Amino acid sequence: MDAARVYETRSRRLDKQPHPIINARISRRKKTPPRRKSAPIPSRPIPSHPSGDFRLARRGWRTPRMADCRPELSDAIPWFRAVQGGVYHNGNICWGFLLDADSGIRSYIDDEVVITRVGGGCVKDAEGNLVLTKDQDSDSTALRSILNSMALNIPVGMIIGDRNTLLQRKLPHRYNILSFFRISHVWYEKIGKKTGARVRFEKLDLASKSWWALKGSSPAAPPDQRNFDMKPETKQCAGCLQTSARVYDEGWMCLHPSCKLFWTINASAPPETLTFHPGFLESRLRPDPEIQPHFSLVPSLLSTLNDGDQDISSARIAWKGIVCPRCCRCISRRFWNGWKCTDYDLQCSSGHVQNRCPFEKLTTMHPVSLRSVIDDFELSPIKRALFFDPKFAMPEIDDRTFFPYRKLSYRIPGAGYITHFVSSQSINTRPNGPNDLFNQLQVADAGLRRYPLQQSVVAGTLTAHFAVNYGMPYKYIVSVDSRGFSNASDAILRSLGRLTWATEQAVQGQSTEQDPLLLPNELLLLGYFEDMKIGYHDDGESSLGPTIATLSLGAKSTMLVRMKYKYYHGRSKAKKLLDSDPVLQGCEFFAQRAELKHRWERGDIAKPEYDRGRETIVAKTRTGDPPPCVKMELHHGDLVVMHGAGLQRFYEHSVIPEKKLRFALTARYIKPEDVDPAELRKGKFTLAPDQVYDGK
Ligand SMILES: O=C(O)CCC(=O)C(=O)O
Repeated sequence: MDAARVYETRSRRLDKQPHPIINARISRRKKTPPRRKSAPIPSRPIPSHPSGDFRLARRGWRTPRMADCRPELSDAIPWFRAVQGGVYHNGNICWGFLLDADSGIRSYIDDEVVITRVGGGCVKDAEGNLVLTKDQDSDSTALRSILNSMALNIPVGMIIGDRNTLLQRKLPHRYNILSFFRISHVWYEKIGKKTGARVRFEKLDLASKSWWALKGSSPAAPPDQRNFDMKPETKQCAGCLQTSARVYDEGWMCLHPSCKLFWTINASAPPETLTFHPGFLESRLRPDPEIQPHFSLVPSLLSTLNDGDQDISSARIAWKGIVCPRCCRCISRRFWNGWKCTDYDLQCSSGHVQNRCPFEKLTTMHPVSLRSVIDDFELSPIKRALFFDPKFAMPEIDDRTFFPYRKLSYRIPGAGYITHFVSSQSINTRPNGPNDLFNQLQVADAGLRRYPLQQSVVAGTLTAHFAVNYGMPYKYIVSVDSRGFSNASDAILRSLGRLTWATEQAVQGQSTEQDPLLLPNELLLLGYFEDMKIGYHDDGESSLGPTIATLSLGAKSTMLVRMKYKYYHGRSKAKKLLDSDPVLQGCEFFAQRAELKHRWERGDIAKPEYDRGRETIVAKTRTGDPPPCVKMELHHGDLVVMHGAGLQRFYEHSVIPEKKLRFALTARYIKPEDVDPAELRKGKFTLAPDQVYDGK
């Protein structure tokens, strides 16, 4: 595709009109604005702002839909699912565009037109401005998607962030939805020493006044009173014979980077300050009833979710974001049983956000059957875990000791042990066993919710699972409020009984002074809807004991364990050697690293030589993620115990469930000396005799 395609039109001089908002590097025409010739249209009354933001209403802006956090925006707006970058594209089509912070030099916005750079190929300079470091061309997927949307006449949704200064006034929210736009032109310019792509958008709906138009500005001219024959001037280049539109008033330029006359006016470099040519700004594409947005600007997802619909209560659609019908804010699904606009307490890139809108949509959680989350329920062999993929560690199998459990043991050298108690039909179907626990957890209001990740690339990103902590407070990848065991349901306490049993059985015979047997005083319940998961992480906080036991309920999942990057490769991602390399079996270049370490420990070589040797070995390293070394299929009723502090220090694990609903109950020992004395009582519990588990 011709990336520098600029619409070709008849050359025609137009009445010059002012360019209301224009980047500081572009000069503004000084003439007085002529009034439009069309008959004045009365402004629509300004509705009061439902969120109570009367500043917005006073300014004459009609309500924009908005978000405070980027993840919430992309969660709720289907045409802008991107959590990073300014262009949302999917299937080679650009669907959404964000104008934020720096839209580049020679950018422009008015009530109907936006001219901006296309992202990509930029790095931030010391002032935080994006500087183009490589030439842009249509090889970039973002640019290609924009060209495709232009060629296919696909309207693009536009959002403006409050860091964008083009409008030269304070925007009401961090992210504000503008409207749908058509792409009229894409071309190239010289930006510094590089070639950058630029794009001109034109509002699709020309009939109504834009909410971001200046207060007191004229209403939009009705389409039937506009002159759509007025086109930007175009010219054929004498050098390359390709045509380009006249973008700037200072003179026509060839806008094809392959041409020797590219970005020159009469063969000379253009002046530094350029002014958009009025014909380029004021021409409008002829409205075409066939060009319609492919999405609702603001989807009404809630109207499609029927409370009585059992199939969707834990389906992927049920944890998409919605737009609050009251205050128009994008809200992620943070609660197990629905969406709440209030209780909004997020740390976003824009700072700490609180919201007091009382809207909430709580759904009835219809319990789903095991049949609907386990495909091979009653169809798979009664004895499970029969085959093991030789790519991963092979377990030791014991069918006797804990019958009817099958016990699989993995020894992870230098780190610890993983014990997998594979459940069976007879265990699962016992009264108060896994089948009953699965049903009870679905109906109980256990307090599950999604929390913001403490360390995430994009501030405000929520975990892809629901969580609630019981007993001693525990901060894993997020900070979760803890509920005392005295407030725990029977299902939670029975699960704790099972996990205590599994901890005892797995650790017996393996406990050491360094990794002693310590019974759990904390339980973290995780709930997974369809497509939720927990990515690689460790449970290696210093306040934790060495054992972590998990009970799986519901859908099958895959648990992977891998060595952490720095121990696998022998150096950090920043290429810094480890201060002390444990040289774990299975790490990259194990034999060479072990031999070198042995020579140093024996005193054959001094530390500098050891480090030089290590540098030479790890220089050959590949930078990819370490491969998983243990792969376990966790079925309904299974228990997994990880024992050994080294397992959390040197390794990390992830769990990816398969179907629509799964619970994981993980119990740990939290060192009481590390807990706030006021919280210690939360970890106290006494199990009733029938909540104590005996392995049957
Ligand atoms: O869902 C699971 O089985 C894993 C839970 C887990 O990794 C954790 O609680 O740290």
